[in-house]
Amino acid sequence: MGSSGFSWKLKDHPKLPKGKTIALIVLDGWGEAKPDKYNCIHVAETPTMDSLKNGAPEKWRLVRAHGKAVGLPTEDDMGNSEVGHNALGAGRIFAQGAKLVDSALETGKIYDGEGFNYIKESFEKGTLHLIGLLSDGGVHSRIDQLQLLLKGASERGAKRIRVHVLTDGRDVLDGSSVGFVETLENDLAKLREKGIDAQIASGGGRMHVTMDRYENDWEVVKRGWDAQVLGEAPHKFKSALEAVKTLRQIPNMSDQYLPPFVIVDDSGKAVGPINDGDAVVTINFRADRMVMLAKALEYADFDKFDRVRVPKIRYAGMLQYDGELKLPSKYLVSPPEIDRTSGEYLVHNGVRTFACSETVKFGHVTFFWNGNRSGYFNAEKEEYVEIPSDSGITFNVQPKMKAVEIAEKARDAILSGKFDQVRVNLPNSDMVGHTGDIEATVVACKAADQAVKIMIDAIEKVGGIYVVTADHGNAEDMVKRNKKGEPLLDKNGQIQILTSHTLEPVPVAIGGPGLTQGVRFRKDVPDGGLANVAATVMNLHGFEAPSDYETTLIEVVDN
Ligand SMILES: O=C(O)[C@@H](CO)OP(=O)(O)O
Ligand SMILES: [Mn+2]
Ligand SMILES: [Mn+2]
Repeated sequence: MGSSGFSWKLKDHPKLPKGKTIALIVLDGWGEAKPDKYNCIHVAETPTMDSLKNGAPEKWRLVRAHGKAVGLPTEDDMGNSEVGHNALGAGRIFAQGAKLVDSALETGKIYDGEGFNYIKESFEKGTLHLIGLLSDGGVHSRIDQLQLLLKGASERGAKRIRVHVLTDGRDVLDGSSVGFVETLENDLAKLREKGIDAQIASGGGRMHVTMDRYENDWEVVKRGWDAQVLGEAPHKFKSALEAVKTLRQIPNMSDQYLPPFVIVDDSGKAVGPINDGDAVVTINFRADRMVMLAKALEYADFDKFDRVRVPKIRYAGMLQYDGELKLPSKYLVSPPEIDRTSGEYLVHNGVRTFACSETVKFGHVTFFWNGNRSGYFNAEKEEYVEIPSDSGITFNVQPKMKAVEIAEKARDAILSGKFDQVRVNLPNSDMVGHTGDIEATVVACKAADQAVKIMIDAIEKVGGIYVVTADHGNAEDMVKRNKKGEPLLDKNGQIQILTSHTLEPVPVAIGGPGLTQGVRFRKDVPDGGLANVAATVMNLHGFEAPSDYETTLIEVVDN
């Protein structure tokens, strides 16, 4: 115990033993919704997950995974991987990036901070570049925050502003990019009336340009770099609205995958490459899909692609994206201080952990789980394994993804006896759900279910315990609905495919031969959310959770 009285030591649980191997399985984007043909989890053959549900209410229940339960501003905010895994890992609810940026903008504090004052130095002679996701999805960014920042920066001396937009269609309906670009164009036109030289300078779809994650495909970031920094792209347009409308007509094209474009002036010259002396802000608050660009913008030593020209800029993130790497070093809003995560506690209490997913979700069960912190707490007690994801494809063409490979790695870790906690993320229902391809999403859900079975079978063999849950909804609802819950039709009478996450709750199931007799879900935590899972898991490892953690979901009754 240090002089502050703080200790990592967890109290022993009065009734639950230590030393049971626990498989902690997170199905990404697997919510619970009413069964109909747009519920891919219902349509898919999922015998394993169905059998867990039969354990309700003692061994299966639902928990909240959206809105305030995961630290988002409102109950209309769908859940997402960052906030979901943060809550699962940290056991407490932290005000998340979306909310922190809202309040920094509302109080004006964002303009008093070190980050803003740093970039402001460039306003007199340089250009302010804002790069980020353009939608109201609220998962990575929000357009209203961009609008406020544009206003605030221009009122504080920014004279020349260039916006580099990434179109969405993943957290919002496909096709909505046109409206968001229109909104932004109107705002920029108003700034121009006030004498500010403000324009959109470049763009591209988020999945094809800039917003890769966990280093799955640096080409994605390079495409963005070429357009944003060098002012080079295969497509050149006079306006962003024209760009988006035209590029959307490419067969099978969608907002998420628009090719990179730059806006050029009458002489064909790009209107907004990033130059020496400029300021750059990446406006996304969420970390995973901005870290790679942050590295390219900030690191002197960088070998992931040829940057060709590395402008001397003043760069700030909307938030700091990686607390361990201190990346970026300057930021407008301080990130949530997610400390004392369950992973860190457990490592201090001798729990040996194995974590695994494929690249596209690898950081979810490591980086997000550990409170947006990269690396191990203790390399002797932890092993993190990343299975390379396919790159350059949309996952509806490979809906099984690496589910079996992940499950087999986890199975081997369980059977090895070397680990107390084996934690995985199965990406299928989420990554394929985001493509909007209903048939492929059904295949994805089945594949995830089969992977769960592989791990549960291993747990049976070693006398362990399983905890199966999810981070938010996605595949259980693939259609936009009206308030009554009926599919909403567009003007042509077509249903509108929902590529985004949902507001639905997610399951938590416990079981396995190692589960002590009498363990069951309590009835007095009806509003339980993802943050309650950490204390539950600590209990199953034989420990009491720290007193400020959200309460456990389980009780042990004598029978
Ligand atoms: O793909 C992503 O970045 C988000 C959706 O924007 O999904 P998830 O939160 O499940 O990672
Ligand atoms: Mn997710
Ligand atoms: Mn997702």
